Amino acid sequence: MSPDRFDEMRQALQARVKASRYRHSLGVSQTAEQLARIYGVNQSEAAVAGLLHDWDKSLTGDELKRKAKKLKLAGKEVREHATGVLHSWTAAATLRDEFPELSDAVLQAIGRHTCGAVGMSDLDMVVFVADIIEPGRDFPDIEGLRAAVGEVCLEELFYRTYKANFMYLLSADMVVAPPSLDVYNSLVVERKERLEAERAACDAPAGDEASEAQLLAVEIARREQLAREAEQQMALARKAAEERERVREEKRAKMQAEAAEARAKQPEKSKVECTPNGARIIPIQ
Ligand SMILES: Nc1ncnc2c1ncn2[C@@H]1O[C@H](COP(=O)(O)OP(=O)(O)O)[C@@H](O)[C@H]1O
Repeated sequence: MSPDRFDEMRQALQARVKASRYRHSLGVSQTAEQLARIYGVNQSEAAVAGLLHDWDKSLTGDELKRKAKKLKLAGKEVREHATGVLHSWTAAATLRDEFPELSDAVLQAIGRHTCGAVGMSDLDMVVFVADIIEPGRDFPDIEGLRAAVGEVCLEELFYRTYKANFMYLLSADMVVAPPSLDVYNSLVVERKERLEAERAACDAPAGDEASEAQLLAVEIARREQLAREAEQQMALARKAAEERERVREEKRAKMQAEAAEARAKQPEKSKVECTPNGARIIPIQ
């Protein structure tokens, strides 16, 4: 989109909504453009969707209810009790009457900036987040969300932003538009699956690393087996040496016993006797 055309849209918005809404819209447009740059989304579409997202905020509650009813965009319950979300749907359904060149993607992002939807596009998420964290907004958790920009993936940033908006609705005792309940639940499930997949990707060795790890494991097992076999052989050798020593000991003991027995059996007469002068006396047989 040309800068001139963007400027025409900006002026049309300025003429349509009150000053504070116009400032908010400029903030959302700039923030959406920044987020789009960071997360690789079409910046021009993000800027336009951000600029025009609150186009129908100029209508009163009754006008919005009538418009939504006429366009069959919302049931009675939402029209009556969650009137705040209607402007996103009515704008998405009619903005092409004003600006025919708006793409389906831009209109969808505008239509989803309050309740979101199951299966948000990147542009949808960028515009949703920008609406909540643009510089003019202030609420307790906002700095945490702003600090997460670029630090976490777009899905996670959107999840945290959606949750913050959800908690705001609960804390303010507001009716939660029914489509948001399905959106919230699907976001929780998607996030759980995403975190599990990320953990699994971190734990599992990839490609070459995997085969290298397998080879290493096989080599370790082979060496452990060799060590076990060597240990068994050493144990057998120790046992054989002990056995040999035992047999030797037995033999020694037997020989000593035999020698002792032989000595004991030697007759007195066979003993050599000596006379006092040293002459040998040979006993008579
Ligand atoms: N899921 C929802 N259910 C009911 N109300 C919602 C929901 N989401 C947003 N709203 C309310 O609808 C209004 C429109 O939101 P938004 O366009 O961001 O307006 P604003 O810029 O004035 O906050 C807000 O008051 C918001 O609290």
